[in-house]
Amino acid sequence: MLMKYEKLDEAAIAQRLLALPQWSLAPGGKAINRRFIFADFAEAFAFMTRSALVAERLDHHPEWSNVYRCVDVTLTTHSAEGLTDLDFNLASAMDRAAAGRD
Ligand SMILES: C[C@H](O)[C@H](O)[C@H]1CNC2=NC(N)=NC(=O)C2=N1
Repeated sequence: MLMKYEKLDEAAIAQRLLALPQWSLAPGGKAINRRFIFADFAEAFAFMTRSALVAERLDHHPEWSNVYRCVDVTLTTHSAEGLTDLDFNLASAMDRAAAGRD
């Protein structure tokens, strides 16, 4: 089956991470993580709402948790069992969704 988004190799992942300095590669190299910290719970939840709309548009969804003003995000492509451009596209969009608020 032709896959639109192919699993990225180590070099491609390293290259994409250069543009996303606040994201880290998870141990094992199959996911990226970022912690977003906002002024308060309302800002954190507003960010999650904006991100949820982007995730639906991309049909690509974060693994995340929220405690008070902190949102921990993990991105991976389950169908590829690793990282694809979808993860980096969603990471960029989440950075934009948080810009000026985190
Ligand atoms: C059917 C639907 O397109 C798939 O389940 C999508 C939905 N969102 C997804 N999100 C993520 N992060 N990985 C996936 O493989 C994935 N698959």
